Amino acid sequence: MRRSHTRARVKTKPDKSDMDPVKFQIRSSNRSSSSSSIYTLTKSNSKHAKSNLFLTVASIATVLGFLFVCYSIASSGGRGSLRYSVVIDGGSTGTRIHVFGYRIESGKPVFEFRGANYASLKLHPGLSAYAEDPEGASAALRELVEFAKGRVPRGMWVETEVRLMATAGMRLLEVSVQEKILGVARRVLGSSGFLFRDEWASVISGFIGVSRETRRSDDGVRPASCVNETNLTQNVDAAAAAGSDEGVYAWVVANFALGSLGGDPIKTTGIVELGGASAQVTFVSSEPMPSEFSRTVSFGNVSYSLYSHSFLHFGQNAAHEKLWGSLVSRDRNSAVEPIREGKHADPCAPKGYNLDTITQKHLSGFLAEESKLASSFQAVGNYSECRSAALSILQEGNDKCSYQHCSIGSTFTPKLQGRFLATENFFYTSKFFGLGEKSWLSNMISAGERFCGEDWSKLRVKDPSLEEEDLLRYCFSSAYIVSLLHDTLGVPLDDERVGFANQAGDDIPLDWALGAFILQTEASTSQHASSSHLHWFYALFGIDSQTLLYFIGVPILMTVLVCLISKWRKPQLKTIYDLEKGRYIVSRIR
Ligand SMILES: Nc1nc2c(ncn2[C@@H]2O[C@H](COP(=O)(O)OP(=O)(O)OP(=O)(O)O)[C@@H](O)[C@H]2O)c(=O)[nH]1
Ligand SMILES: [Ca+2]
Repeated sequence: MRRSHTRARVKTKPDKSDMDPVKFQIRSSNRSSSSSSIYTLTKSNSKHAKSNLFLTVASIATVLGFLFVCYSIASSGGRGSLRYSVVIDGGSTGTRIHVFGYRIESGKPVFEFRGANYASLKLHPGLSAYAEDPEGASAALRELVEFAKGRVPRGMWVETEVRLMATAGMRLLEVSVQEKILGVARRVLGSSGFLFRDEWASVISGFIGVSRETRRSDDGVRPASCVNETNLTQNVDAAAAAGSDEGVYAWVVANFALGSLGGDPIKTTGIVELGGASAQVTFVSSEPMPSEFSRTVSFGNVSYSLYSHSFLHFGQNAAHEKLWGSLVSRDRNSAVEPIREGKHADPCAPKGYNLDTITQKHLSGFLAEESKLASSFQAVGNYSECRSAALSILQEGNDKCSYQHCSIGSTFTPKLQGRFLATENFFYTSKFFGLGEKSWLSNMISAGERFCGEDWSKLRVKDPSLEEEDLLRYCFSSAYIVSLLHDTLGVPLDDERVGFANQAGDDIPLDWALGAFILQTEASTSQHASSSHLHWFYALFGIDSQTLLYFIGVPILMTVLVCLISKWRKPQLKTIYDLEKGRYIVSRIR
C-alpha cells in the first residue's frame, strides 16, 4: 500500500470529544479498482491517551523508586543507614573521646566497634587537673570535639548525640569545682554542632543510696535509690558509695563482647576494674544486698540483678599515694615502721630509687607543707612488706563496717560468684611482667618479688623507654593486685575463673564508655521504636529492611512489569474514519 501524495482534504470533523483527526488519502495498490478512500487516522482518545500517559509515568516512577530502594539498601550493605554517637570519658589521668557508628535493623541498634564504626582519642591530663583553672579545660575539649567532627559526616552532626561522663577524678573534687569544670564543658559541647543537652555533661556517680526514691535514668540503668547531688559535699564516703554506674557500663560492654548480654544471667561474666583513682566490682549476685549496691540492668527482655560498686580512693594511683601518706603520718596506723625520725622506709620502691621528688609531688593531698619537707623516704624494696602495706590500705575503715561483712574499706561486697575479667591495671601490670593466662595471680607474686627486690639501676637499664614514675609503679601494682584479689576479695591464687583482659570477643575494648553507649542507644532506640508507627510492624513481622525489600519491592516490580508488558502487548489498534461510509473502522496493526 503506498502513502498518498495528495494533500489531505479536511472533511467533517468527528465529535469534538472524540479525537482530533489527521487525514490523508490512500490509493489502493490494485490498478483495477479506481476506488480510493479518504481515511482518517485518528489519534487515540484523549482520555485513553491520558491513562496511558499516567500509567507510563507511574510505572517509570515505581521502577525508579524501587531501584532507589535497592540502591540505598545495597549501598548500605543491605542494612539501615549509619548513625553516630559520641561519649567523652572524663577520667582522673586523662580525657578520652569515643566516636561510635551504628545501624538500626528491625528497630534494633547493631553495634560494630571496629573500622569506621569506632575511633577514640585520649588527651592528658584529666579534667580534675583543671580544678584551679576550669577555663583551661576548654582547649582540650575543643581538640577532642574536632577529632569527633573529623569522623562524623557533617550532615549528621546535628543528630549525633555527644555526652561527657566524668568519673573518679572529678568525684574527688568539691561539687562547686565540679560544676565550674562541667560549665566549661557544657559551653564547648553546646557550641560543637553536635546534639547536646546540659544534663548530658555530668559526673556519672549521680546516685547514692540515701533516699528510697527510685527513678530510671535515661541510660537504661535503674539506680536502687538516689538523692540529689548536694549530699555529695557533705559526705565523701557517701560519694564513695556512688559511681557504680561506671562498673555497670564496664559489665555491659564485657558481656556484649562475650555474647552473654541478653542471655542467662548465670552465664554472664563479672568485672573487676583497677583504675587510677577508683576500682570497680560488678557481677550478677544471688546474695541479698543493701539497696545502695544493687543495680538492675535490662537488656532486650532480660533483667540482670547486679552488685556494683566503685571504690573511690582505691584505684591504683590513689592507693599508692595513700601508702606514702601512711608512711609519714604518725597519727594513722602507719603501714610500715619508720627507719628513724623523719626517715621512712618504702618497701614498694626498689632499692636505689630516689623517692623525694615523686613523693613531694604526690603527697600534697596528705601532708601539710612543713611535714612534707621534713620527711624523706628510703627505697628498701621488699615485696612481702609492700603486700602487707597494701593490705593495710585496703582494710582501712574496716572497723567502721556497718554491713554484715566488709571487704574493701568499710564497704559491703558479696562473695564473688562466677567468672570475672580483671581489667585496666590488672591487664597493664600482667602484660608488663609477661604473665600468661594460666595461674597469672600466683605468678604475679614471683614477678613482684623479683622486681621489688631488684636494684633500681638494673631495672632502668632493662626498660629505658619507660617514664621513671611509670616503671616505679609496677612494684606497688604487683603487690596491690594480689592483696586486692586474693587477700581481700578471696580469689584463690590458682583460680582460672578470673582472667586479666583489656579487650574481649571480637577485640572489643573493655572500656566502660562503650557500655554506656550500648545501654543509652538501646534505651533510646526501643523508646523511639515503641513510639513510632513502625513498632507494630517490626513486632508483627520482626523482619529487617532486606526482607522488607523482598516482601514489598518485588511484588511492586512484578506488577509494574506486567502492566508495561500488557500495555505493549495489547494489540495496537488503528481506528480510522471512513468518510464515504461515514463511520469508524477499527483494525489491528500487524
Ligand atoms: N601501665 C600502664 N598503665 C596504664 C596504661 N593506660 C592506662 N593506664 C592506667 O590504667 C588506669 C586506668 O586507665 P584509665 O581508665 O584510662 O585512666 P583514668 O580513666 O584516667 O582513671 P580513672 O578515673 O581511675 O578511671 C590508670 O591508673 C592509668 O594510669 C598503659 O598503657 N600502661
Ligand atoms: Ca577510667
